[in-house]
Amino acid sequence: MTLYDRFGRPVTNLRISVTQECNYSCFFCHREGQRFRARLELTPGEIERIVSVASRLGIRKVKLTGGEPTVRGDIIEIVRRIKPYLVDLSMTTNGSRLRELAKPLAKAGLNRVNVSLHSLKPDVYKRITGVDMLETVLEGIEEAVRYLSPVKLNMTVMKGLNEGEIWDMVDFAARTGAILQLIELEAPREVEETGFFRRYFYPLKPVERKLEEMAVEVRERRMHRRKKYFIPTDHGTAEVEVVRAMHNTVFCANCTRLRVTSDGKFKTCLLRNDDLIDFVTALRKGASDSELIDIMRRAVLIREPYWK
Ligand SMILES: Nc1nc2c(ncn2[C@@H]2O[C@H](COP(=O)(O)OP(=O)(O)OP(=O)(O)O)[C@@H](O)[C@H]2O)c(=O)[nH]1
Ligand code: SF4
Ligand code: SF4
Repeated sequence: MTLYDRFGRPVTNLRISVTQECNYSCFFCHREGQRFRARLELTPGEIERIVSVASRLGIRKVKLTGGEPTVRGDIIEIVRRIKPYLVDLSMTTNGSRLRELAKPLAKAGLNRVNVSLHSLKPDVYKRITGVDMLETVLEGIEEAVRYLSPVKLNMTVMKGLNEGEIWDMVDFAARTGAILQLIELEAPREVEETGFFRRYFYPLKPVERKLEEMAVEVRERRMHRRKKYFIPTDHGTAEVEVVRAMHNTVFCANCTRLRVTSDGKFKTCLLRNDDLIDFVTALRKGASDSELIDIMRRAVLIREPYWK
């Protein structure tokens, strides 16, 4: 059984934020759209319960996010508990703890990771993230490529900061054996007119045109209909995916995700905050699976494309 929303979009995967905490302080952080810092965090058992309920609705893909998921001391346990319900379990991380954790995470059942890597220059990396950890992250990426392939490198491209590094990053991805994701800065409608957004927004459409010209092959993913470009470099072929959400109606029309906030609510869209449906209260009061399924159905029914 698959759940569909009113716009005919199937919900096939969950993005579960396991914490709001993070050891970085990236100035553009969206914390998966959770506006307020929550104290409450779901326990590993509660995360397992919601994943098991979701799996009864055909959801077999989960991405763990944050904050930074690896700051949770019980992240290995979370992975170990939920993997049996899933065919694809991935994590989005800043990479700062992958040097030690890539192997145990893989052993616990994690299939793959996406690692934020916005710059290869230590000073720019620090300006963006607030920490001096580029070397540690690069070592972590090496470990990840060994144990958690395919690894994706997430580069959020920002005007005046790292837009000049796109092609170095393409080369780096080919050398490392990772996939590069170029991400356009994104924000809800009310933020896009702010000075902050205007200052850093760097449109990726022209970059995408160049990738198209250079590519030896182009594929399209079902999710968000994102394009993947295969780019020849001196170090082999780089796989480059472009994530452009702003005003992209095709992207939203092909959105198949439901989000789970770190404090136990379903959230239907990264860019909305009027869409939260609490489930942890019911879960803590002993709700049955069918009651939790009903709550999830309600969340799916209020889903709508943000850009339409
Ligand atoms: N608006 C919007 N942006 C998204 C969505 N998914 C991912 N993004 C953007 O893409 C960035 C990277 O996403 P990741 O967490 O690495 O996951 P992903 O690439 O979407 O997922 P996989 O391809 O399955 O690994 C996020 O920080 C967002 O900026 C989405 O559903 N909506
Ligand atoms: S690493 Fe991720 S969660 Fe942490 S501050 Fe940066 S963008 Fe936010
Ligand atoms: S509806 Fe659009 S903006 Fe919202 S989460 Fe889905 S793809 Fe992102």
